[in-house]
Amino acid sequence: MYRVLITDNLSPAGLKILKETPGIEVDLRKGLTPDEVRVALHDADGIIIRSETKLTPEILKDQPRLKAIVRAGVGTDNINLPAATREGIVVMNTPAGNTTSTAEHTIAMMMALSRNIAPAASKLRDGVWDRKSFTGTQLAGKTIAIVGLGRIGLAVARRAIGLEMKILGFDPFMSVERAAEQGIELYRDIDEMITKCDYLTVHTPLSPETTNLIGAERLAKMKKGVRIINCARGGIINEAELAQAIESGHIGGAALDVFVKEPTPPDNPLLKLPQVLCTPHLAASTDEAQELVAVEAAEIMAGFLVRHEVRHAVNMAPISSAEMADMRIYLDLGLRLGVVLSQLNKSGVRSAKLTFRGEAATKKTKLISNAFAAGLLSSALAENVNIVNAEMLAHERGIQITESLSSEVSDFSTMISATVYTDEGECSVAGTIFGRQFLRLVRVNQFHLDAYLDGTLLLYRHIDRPGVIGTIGTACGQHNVNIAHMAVGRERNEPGGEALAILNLDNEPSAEALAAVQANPAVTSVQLLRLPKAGNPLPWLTTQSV
Ligand SMILES: NC(=O)c1ccc[n+]([C@@H]2O[C@H](COP(=O)([O-])OP(=O)(O)OC[C@H]3O[C@@H](n4cnc5c(N)ncnc54)[C@H](O)[C@@H]3O)[C@@H](O)[C@H]2O)c1
Ligand SMILES: O=C(O)[C@H](O)COP(=O)(O)O
Repeated sequence: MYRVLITDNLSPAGLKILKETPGIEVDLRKGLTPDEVRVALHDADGIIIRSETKLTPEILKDQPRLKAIVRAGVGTDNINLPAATREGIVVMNTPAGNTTSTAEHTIAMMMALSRNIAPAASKLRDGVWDRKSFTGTQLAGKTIAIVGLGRIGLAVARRAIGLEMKILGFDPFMSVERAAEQGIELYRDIDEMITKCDYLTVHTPLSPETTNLIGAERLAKMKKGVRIINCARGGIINEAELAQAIESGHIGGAALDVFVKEPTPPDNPLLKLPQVLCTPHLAASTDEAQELVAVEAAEIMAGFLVRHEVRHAVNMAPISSAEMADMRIYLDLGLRLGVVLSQLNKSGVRSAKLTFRGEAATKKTKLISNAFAAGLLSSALAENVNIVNAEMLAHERGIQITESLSSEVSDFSTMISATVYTDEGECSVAGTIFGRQFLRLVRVNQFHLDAYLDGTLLLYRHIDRPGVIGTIGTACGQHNVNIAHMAVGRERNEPGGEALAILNLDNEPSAEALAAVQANPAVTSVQLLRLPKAGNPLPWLTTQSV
């Protein structure tokens, strides 16, 4: 059974999907302290969270069972992504489920701010009929500047156009043409744009680039009386500097749904200012949005655990269940070639090069390279390595992995060749797939052969002369080692030269059996390789070590 821990509020529709998925059990535990989350994760294969649970490096460290984090929502800034990646944990989110609700909340905040809805309602509730203090501002004809033209930014733009506002936009990843199609005047310089607006709203993720994006300097550049809206993340707008700009009278007011620290402490000066309207991170809190994100989060988690698909991953390439079914065998091949090279090379690997030929070149080669890297590092590192963290771990060790693709078909219709460059030289192997399911090792350095790529492999180099194969077979038999398959590759395919033999063995040979093989005068070297058995459960995706 896969166990899924849920530590934040999740709509019942999502819980139902998980509970009804065979093979999954749900562990619903809300209100845990960070340390309780850490302990609860020891028994979890996946965790679903919203914005309240913070997954820090300390919580994510040493969680060998945890494979996936799903954020039921957009922002993943409450998850330490480098730490999750390093631990080999896939992080996925539900990018679109709460777009409409968040855009609507942004518009609601802008309207409420402009018409003093909150203070007027509050005064009336206190029995005061005050029509003079709350004269508002009309939106039609005003200019709104939108920072971040992603899903929510564009949804806000569409709604603001309906309100007869003029729309300016800033987003380094948006083209002028696409912005113009949406009725947005795109600026390449945020500092120029902010001098031209009556309202400014931010819709970027919180990142090192967007932290304090709007601070004292930019606030000072804006027109007097500008109103600011933040329904994205606390910290994009500097809270203290915003409070000062409002107090000074330069900024007309602000509507804030998000805060640097949540729950924001009651002494946050912004809460005290009458020109500021605050909600407690409510933009996505509608029945509709919560049902959408919960259903999608549950489906993503179930799809990952049960069907091994990766949807909306933020720390690896996505892969659908159909692609996974198609790619499994290639990931397996990449991983096994990496394991072979890691065991053949005991000295430091500096770099590796993969060449994909024929059908292999048409696959998601980056994922196959990551599987290769996982195999290459598997015997060297104590930590679990998989396709999520292999690239990062290889990079940290200074190992550069490069790829080249060739649609040309050589000896095989599909083939992956891999070469590692070590302190002592280089070593190459190549593998192929027969009948879409059988993996074969078809080259080791200069030797072309055809060996099974699973289980125990006994490699020995020898002088190619009559009788060697027979005596090695006899030595194995005398030591109760069963040979399942044998392959021999000869240099230049001529008799009398150097040859490499690979025996696929049904059982692990004893030290005596290996000594008996080595004792043959024609044998120059003997090496044992241990590969995962054929059909092992996805070691490239789970955190199981090879
Ligand atoms: N208050 C809430 O409840 C709530 C709900 C949903 C999302 N959010 C927040 O809103 C953010 C945006 O959500 P989305 O679904 O639109 O995400 P998105 O990924 O679709 O869009 C983000 C946009 O920001 C742009 N961007 C990134 N860095 C930028 C920068 N330095 N300057 C300008 N633009 C930049 C990107 O190019 C992208 O177009 C999320 O990251 C999340 O933090 C908050
Ligand atoms: O990033 C998001 O999706 C929003 O901030 C929503 O957060 P929530 O799931 O805690 O409402």
